[in-house]
Amino acid sequence: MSRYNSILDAIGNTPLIRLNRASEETGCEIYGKAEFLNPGQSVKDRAGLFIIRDAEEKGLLEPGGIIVEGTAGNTGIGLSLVANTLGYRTVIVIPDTQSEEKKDALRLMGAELIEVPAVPYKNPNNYVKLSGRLAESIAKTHPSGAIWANQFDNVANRDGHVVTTAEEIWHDTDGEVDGFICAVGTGGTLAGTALGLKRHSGHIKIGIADPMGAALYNFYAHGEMRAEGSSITEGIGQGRVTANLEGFEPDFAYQIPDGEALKIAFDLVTEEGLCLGGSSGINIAGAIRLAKDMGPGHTIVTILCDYGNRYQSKMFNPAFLKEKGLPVPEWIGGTPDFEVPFEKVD
Ligand SMILES: Cc1ncc(COP(=O)(O)O)c(C=O)c1O
Ligand SMILES: CC(=O)OC[C@H](N)C(=O)O
Repeated sequence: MSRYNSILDAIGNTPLIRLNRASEETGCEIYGKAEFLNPGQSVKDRAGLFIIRDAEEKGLLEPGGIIVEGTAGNTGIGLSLVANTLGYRTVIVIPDTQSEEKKDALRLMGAELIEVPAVPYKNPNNYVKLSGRLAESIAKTHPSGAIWANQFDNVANRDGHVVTTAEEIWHDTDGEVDGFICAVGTGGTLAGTALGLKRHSGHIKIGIADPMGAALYNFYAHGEMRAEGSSITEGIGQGRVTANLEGFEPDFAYQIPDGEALKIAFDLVTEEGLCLGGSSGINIAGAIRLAKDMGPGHTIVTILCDYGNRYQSKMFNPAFLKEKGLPVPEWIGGTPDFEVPFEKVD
């Protein structure tokens, strides 16, 4: 389709891009679904669209109504662009640890941004819980009402991936996909895509690529909800079975250290022209591990969640990386090996 009725028609139908080095290294065909090409520049535009459409269908949203959400940023960006298009407003609660680039994108969209200290989920002031209470209190006073998007436990998020992401992958691989893997924030992308693909073929293997600091690797691999270590990645890392993950069981579980993911993300820039965020690095590292476990000749798909420029001040900042003891890409901040021929002008 090349003529859209609104920006909403530009959400989804993203291409699969062959990840050449990952494919050659494993003898598999590894593809990344280019979710950074969505209009809000992340996979979370899909959740934004499906959550808002679902609320409309249930009669929960009035014109001018307010959508409140707790988010690491990308879901807020997706919700804001959908809300603006359909005549709603957004109030976004975000942990202050998230990148300034994502906060700026939210401000540019006109979202009302409430930055809160990052505290664990069990704390009542955790950004997710606070956003739920905020939605309730705004709903009582605002004339057009308010809803809580509740991406973690609202399965409209997962359902969107069942009917779009999974169908697109099945179609674009001509039904030849053997494996799918990605990380979990809410679990909407992983559980929804897995559900949709397994409906086409029960032979498709599903993997979870978990960052350090998250508890799902230990849960699925060892039956124990336990986190260890930490990660600089954003938008992923879960410590509970959200409603979107209910009934989901991966065939393979991997725990990916940041160093492994960052090396892949940095090489992708110079070798394949792809500048992606940290969660995409975790996903590709997971796809490589899945490919090695499944053996050569398989087609494996993962998610390229968002652009690296959303994290320029962090994962592409040598000072930040050094402080965290992480590898620094050679091509950042290097000195040129040639002279620049300025002419002297008086
Ligand atoms: C960069 C990034 N990667 C991955 C995810 C995880 O997606 P999901 O919430 O569907 O698990 C998110 C969530 O917004 C994200 O922002
Ligand atoms: C940290 C996390 O799970 O974030 C959820 C979602 N990825 C977002 O950007 O809001």
